[in-house]
Amino acid sequence: MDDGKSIGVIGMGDMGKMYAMRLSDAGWKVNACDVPDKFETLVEEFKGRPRIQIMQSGHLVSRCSDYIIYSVEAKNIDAVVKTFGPSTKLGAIVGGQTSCKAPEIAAFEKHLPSDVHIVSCHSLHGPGVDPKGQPLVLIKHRASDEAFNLVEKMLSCFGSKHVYLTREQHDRITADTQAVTHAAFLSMGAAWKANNQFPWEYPRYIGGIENVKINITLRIYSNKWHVYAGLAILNPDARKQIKQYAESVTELFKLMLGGHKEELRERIMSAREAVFGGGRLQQELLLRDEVLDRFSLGDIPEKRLKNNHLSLLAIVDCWWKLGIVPYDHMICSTPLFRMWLGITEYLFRNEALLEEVIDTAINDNTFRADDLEFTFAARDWSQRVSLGHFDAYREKFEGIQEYFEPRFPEATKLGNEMIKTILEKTKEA
Ligand SMILES: NC(=O)C1=CN([C@@H]2O[C@H](COP(=O)(O)OP(=O)(O)OC[C@H]3O[C@@H](n4cnc5c(N)ncnc54)[C@H](OP(=O)(O)O)[C@@H]3O)[C@@H](O)[C@H]2O)C=CC1
Ligand SMILES: O=C(O)C(=O)Cc1ccc(O)cc1
Repeated sequence: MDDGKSIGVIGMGDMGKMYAMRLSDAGWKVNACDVPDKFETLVEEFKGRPRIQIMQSGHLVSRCSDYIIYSVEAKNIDAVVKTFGPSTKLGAIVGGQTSCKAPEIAAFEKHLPSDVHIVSCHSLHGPGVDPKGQPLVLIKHRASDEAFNLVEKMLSCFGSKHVYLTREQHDRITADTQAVTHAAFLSMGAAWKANNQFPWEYPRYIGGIENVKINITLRIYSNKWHVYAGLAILNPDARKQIKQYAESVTELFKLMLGGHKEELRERIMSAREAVFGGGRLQQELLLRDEVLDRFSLGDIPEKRLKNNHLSLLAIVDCWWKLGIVPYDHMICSTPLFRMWLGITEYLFRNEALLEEVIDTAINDNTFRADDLEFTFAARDWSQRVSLGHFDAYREKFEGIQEYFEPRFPEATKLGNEMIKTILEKTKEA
């Protein structure tokens, strides 16, 4: 197709395989590789797909492909580009799929020959989500119009919404949308494990907003640790957001513990005005009860149990403190971010529910143990990210992953249905 142009994929993990399959289905010739150990298995796996040629190494992929996409762990990007970059075909185009662009583009600038064009991309969704209609960021960093147009043409088969950004804009926006969203759900999982709970076994965590919290938490923990570690640790903006989230959690929890109801209300209402004010309170809600209740891992209790939703109060507080208006980032949002914003908005735009939450926060101490662990967890994640320590991140992530593992198949199935349904509802947002 297209004058015999071909696409190279270095890193045939979840995203690399998804790209290779969709691009080859659209008629493109794909040259792909992973680490040498996986050569035989990949050859076997792709033997029914003549348009995908599995190669022994990134050198072979680089020397014969016209657009080469690095789809490897973000933390390895410099080393991998250093190894294969010099083998890039003369005048070819190179890009990457990593979730944080500053280190990726720095690696390209450092290790690629100067005749090579640089056009990077980032699909803002996981490998199991249909790319159609989802944002696809394109970064024309160092490229002729002709080179950029070829990349756009190649990637157009995803049917994604193209969003044109610089690397700086990309990293700033994804810190706001992804990193702090993940921090909240990672902390929920850590708190449930610390309290030795499987939340779907407790009526308090079933139905409505709780379903979304559980499904997304399990979805994140069923993915690979390096994806979340990379986008949090390598992005300096992300550290700042995650730190503010942990501070918001801590300060709100202290107000709850001290019984400072008026101060708590005032703070919540100021944050609400900053994030949801200015006409946004009149717009249609992203999510509704009937959608939220459909996706439960446990039996829905007859009467919904109260929760003070510390995790949700803290995200709005965090957005307010950082001057973030999440709606400004919808063009660049992931499915998880839209759901996170959906449940947050659901709470903050329902005054009766918000009053109930404030009342529960002050007067109902059955949540103290959960909230204490949640506060510890948010601070601990923030510290691990600030230290920039990949091993410390991995150790915590994988411990929690192991705890929830038995429920992943069911949660993934339900989570996929939930995402599909909720995305249909939030598509126009
Ligand atoms: N998963 C997601 O939801 C999304 C991920 N991304 C980003 O895409 C990138 C890939 O993620 P994902 O596919 O999920 O991760 P995977 O771990 O599934 O894939 C990465 C693959 O690259 C391989 N690899 C590492 N070094 C080399 C090398 N020198 N040569 C060839 N292959 C190599 C890895 O092998 P090994 O395991 O042996 O190291 C692994 O198979 C990451 O940067 C991630 O941040 C972007 C959007 C969504
Ligand atoms: O939607 C999310 O936030 C995910 O967890 C999936 C994901 C992970 C990494 C990315 O760079 C983009 C999407």
